[in-house]
Amino acid sequence: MSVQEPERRISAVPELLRNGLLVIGPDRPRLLVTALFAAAIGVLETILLFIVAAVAIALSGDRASVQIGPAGFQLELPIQTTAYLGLGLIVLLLILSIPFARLQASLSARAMVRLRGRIVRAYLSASLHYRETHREGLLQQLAGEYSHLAENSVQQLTLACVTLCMLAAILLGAVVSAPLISLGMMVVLAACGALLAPLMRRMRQDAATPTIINRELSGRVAQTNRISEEIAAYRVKDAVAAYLETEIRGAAAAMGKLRFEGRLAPSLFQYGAIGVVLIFVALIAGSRAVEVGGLATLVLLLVRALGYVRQLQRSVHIAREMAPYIDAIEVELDALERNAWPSAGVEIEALAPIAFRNVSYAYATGSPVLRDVQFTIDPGEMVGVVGPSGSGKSTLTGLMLKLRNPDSGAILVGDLELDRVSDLAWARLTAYVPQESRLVFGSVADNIRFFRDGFGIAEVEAAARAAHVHDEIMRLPEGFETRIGPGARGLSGGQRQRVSIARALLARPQLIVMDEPTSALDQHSETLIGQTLEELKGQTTIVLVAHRPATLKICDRIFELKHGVLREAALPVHVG
Ligand SMILES: Nc1ncnc2c1ncn2[C@@H]1O[C@H](COP(=O)(O)OP(=O)(O)OP(=O)(O)O)[C@@H](O)[C@H]1O
Repeated sequence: MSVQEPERRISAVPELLRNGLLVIGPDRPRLLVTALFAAAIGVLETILLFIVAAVAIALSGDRASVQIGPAGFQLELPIQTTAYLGLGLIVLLLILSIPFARLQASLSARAMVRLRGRIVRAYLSASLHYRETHREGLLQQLAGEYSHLAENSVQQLTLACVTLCMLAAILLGAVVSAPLISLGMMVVLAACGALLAPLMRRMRQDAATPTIINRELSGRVAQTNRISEEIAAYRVKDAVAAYLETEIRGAAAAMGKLRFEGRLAPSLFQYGAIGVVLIFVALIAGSRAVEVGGLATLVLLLVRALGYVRQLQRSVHIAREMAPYIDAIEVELDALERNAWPSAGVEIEALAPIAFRNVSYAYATGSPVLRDVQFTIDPGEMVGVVGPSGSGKSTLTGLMLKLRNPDSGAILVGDLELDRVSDLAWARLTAYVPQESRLVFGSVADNIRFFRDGFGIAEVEAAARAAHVHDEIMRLPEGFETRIGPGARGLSGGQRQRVSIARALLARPQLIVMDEPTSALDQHSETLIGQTLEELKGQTTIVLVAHRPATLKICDRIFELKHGVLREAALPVHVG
């Protein structure tokens, strides 16, 4: 299943507003302050335009003084004083524009921090079972690309609010300067806008297409990244590139169409509107119904207002493109939060016998992977788990680590159901060595600590010694501070596995679950891991999924899984 596909529907303006407000969340009062700030700047800008028009008229009429203000309230000022007044206003506008820009930028930045934080937490808190139902790359998509686009939609909403307030101030100025004519012009301009309605409707219909195609594309790119080694080994790069290029071309075609329409509509509106203003000017100037000064100011204000209308159109257009992403974030976040894995529970300090009582588990309803599994492991025991591929061994370890809950039956720790034990308490008592250990980008010490605070370098080194990898780490250029992981220095498979064992041993767990720790390792690493197991035997409870008889021979007991059914095998075990 991929990220929820939003329906391809046209987002109306109120819906876009709702989307933006949703992402802005608790910062709505900040948005209001920004809008009020914009209105104040709009008023100052309108006054500046009044001044510019008045100075221009005075200069063209060769007069030493200018008349500013609407008819009936005009002020007569010397031309120089007026120019300095205008300059003063410009300085004020420049000074105000700094906090104003900061306020606008902070809205989208804060929204992005909140949204990304919420996505990451929701993803990491969701049950493994829920996360497995998604295509890979879900977190990258939501916290990376989608959040970036959501931030853009907040920017557009902020810009639209700001533009609307400034537009309102300018239009108010126009109405004040020549009420009847400006209202008449506005009505005709609105009618011109209505003529463009069919093109706008078409743009709305096309707006969702590129975003949906892009979403598909990024999922496929994530997959290509993961399988890049296999692509190189199978020499299928041309086929994979061709497969991706088909998607890329589809996205580009849809985007190109949308961009074309997006550029055309505002230009048509802009030139049409200026044409309408000029027709008005020609008609009115002939009839001398209004004095030239008022008309010039009005034209200046309306042309400026047209710039704002164009900006508004752009913002709505971009917000519309972003809408499917915000829909998807909303749907996914909701689902992730509904599927949160409960972390609260009973605190326990020490491991007690672990008992599986008729435990069954299925990934898909009707095809159980584990059936009525029963066993008890006492503290300090070392138990091997064998079975053919796909028999349910990893599923069993997942249940033991409390990464999944049984569909039926119960897992007990002493008398307590594991389900009721606090997640953190269980994590403190247990550790996991996966089949394929993964490094994070950071120092060797960071990799052993693995995001857990409170462990000094002495403890890290002790864990590395216990995992028999200490000396090899010391031979690295910067010892425990050497950077390793994706994008940095690599380690051999055997070293990686032993760093992973050091990671598991660091917090001195009472139960260690190892999923085939020696499969596909060289003899040297296998021997060293064997030594670690010998040293842990009797002190730590160990569940060891393994194939090799050499690894299994130190186990106290062996469980054999076949088609989801578990039975205890006699020692020595023969693994087929
Ligand atoms: N996330 C999943 N979603 C659906 N089915 C799954 C999932 N993980 C495992 N399975 C299925 O459950 C069955 C048991 O898988 P599991 O990984 O537990 O087997 P295993 O014994 O550990 O195999 P292997 O030795 O190959 O690692 C398999 O049929 C597998 O296809």
